Amino acid sequence: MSVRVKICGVTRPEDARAAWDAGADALGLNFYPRSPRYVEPAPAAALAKTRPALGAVVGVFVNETPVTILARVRECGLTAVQLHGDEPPEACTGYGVPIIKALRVRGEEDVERARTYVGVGDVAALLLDGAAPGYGGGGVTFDWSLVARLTDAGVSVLVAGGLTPGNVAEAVRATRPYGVDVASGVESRPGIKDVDAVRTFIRAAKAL
Ligand SMILES: O=C(O)c1ccccc1NCC(=O)[C@H](O)[C@H](O)COP(=O)(O)O
Repeated sequence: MSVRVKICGVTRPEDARAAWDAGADALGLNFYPRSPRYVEPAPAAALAKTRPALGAVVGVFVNETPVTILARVRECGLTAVQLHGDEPPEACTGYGVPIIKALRVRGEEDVERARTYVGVGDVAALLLDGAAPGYGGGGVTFDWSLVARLTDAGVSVLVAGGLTPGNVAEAVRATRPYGVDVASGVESRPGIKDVDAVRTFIRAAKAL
């Protein structure tokens, strides 16, 4: 099976439709108010409605309250939740949908920390991101050779951080992940997707 692709930080219906048409498996809607990709709940619900039968709509949260996360899941029809902040393992449950726990990777110790989330609560996959300043969407890669420590153990890993149409094929070759995720690498400016870049990215990711 080819690698799954999540296009993250979509803010416009036309970008959502273009991503699905290009073969995206999931879209990420960002509910972190400090992100340039932040979407309010009502437009997020409209974006989620573009979802095809087998597509996933993932809500991205950073250190958000459970009450707000649950509200967004219900009002926006989210099919998964991505916890992209400092949430501990015990916070990774309770939303009635699978959870993707994101962790920034600087070195081996972060991969070991990632292991503490495996099999916990509703964690269905880990997203490994680069360690840019801030919480995500920073366009910074990490040492992909570290991913094998998790995938060899059967963990579903989404590789993220600094992926572009130009390097995603190499990332997939190097890590054999469950999926890949991109935000800034397919944008003309933050929150605005470059449709040609989205298409090229998905084609390159799924070519192997
Ligand atoms: O994209 C953001 O602005 C963002 C802000 C805060 C937390 C998470 C955020 N994005 C989540 C993602 O899944 C990104 O796709 C991931 O960090 C990779 O981003 P990029 O390096 O720009 O492809």
